Amino acid sequence: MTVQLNVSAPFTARVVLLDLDGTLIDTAPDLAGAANHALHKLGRQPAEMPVIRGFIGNGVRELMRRALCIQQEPSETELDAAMVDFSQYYGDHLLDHSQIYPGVCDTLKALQAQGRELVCITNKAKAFTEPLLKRLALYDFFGLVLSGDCLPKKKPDPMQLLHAAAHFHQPVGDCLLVGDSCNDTQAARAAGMPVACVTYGYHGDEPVHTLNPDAVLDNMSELLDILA
Ligand SMILES: O=C(O)COP(=O)(O)O
Ligand SMILES: [Mg+2]
Repeated sequence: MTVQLNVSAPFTARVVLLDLDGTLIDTAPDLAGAANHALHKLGRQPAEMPVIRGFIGNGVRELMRRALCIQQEPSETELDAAMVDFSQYYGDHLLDHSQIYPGVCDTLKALQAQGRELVCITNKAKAFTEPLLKRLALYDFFGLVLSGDCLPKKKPDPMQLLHAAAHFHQPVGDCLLVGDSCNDTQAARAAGMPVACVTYGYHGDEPVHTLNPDAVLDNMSELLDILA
């Protein structure tokens, strides 16, 4: 177990906010499949899965834009067309290869049993978030699910985090965000909320420690060790 702390644990974390892609679920293979389908329809070359993995975190439209940019920056019309193909394919192939990360289900059960409120905070579009969580039997753990298109701003803006804290009438200091990328750490810092990062997620080539989170988790189950 390697839990590293910048601030003193334990965290009160009456509300635990969990990022989706790269934190709860390894969605990269199916996101890459959908992006490559859209690239193919536009006559573009496919991209390797690890390359597309690096594009995840700012929503599916930004992922598709970055995938198109490998060859040539798309016009908004081209990107719109690619998003139609991407969305249709991804909606039909959400769970071909995507998997819940080890330790997630048991940890969510334990957090719920401790009486904590659970929130899913993702930049993924609602049209994909809800079926994904429902089909993996994760949806009912969450008292609130805030997708990237639910509010006017998404991560790295703090709006989703502040909304969740207010929803449960808790100060931000009594919440904890668990994420995997700089969007999560930046949103948490802007909200004044503590943040833990998982080492296994999508944060590019740099180790997650470089994001300077308050705690680092190799497995979601380690979250239980740092909560009061
Ligand atoms: O980029 C996305 O679609 C979602 O990313 P997130 O769940 O890590 O916020
Ligand atoms: Mg993520």
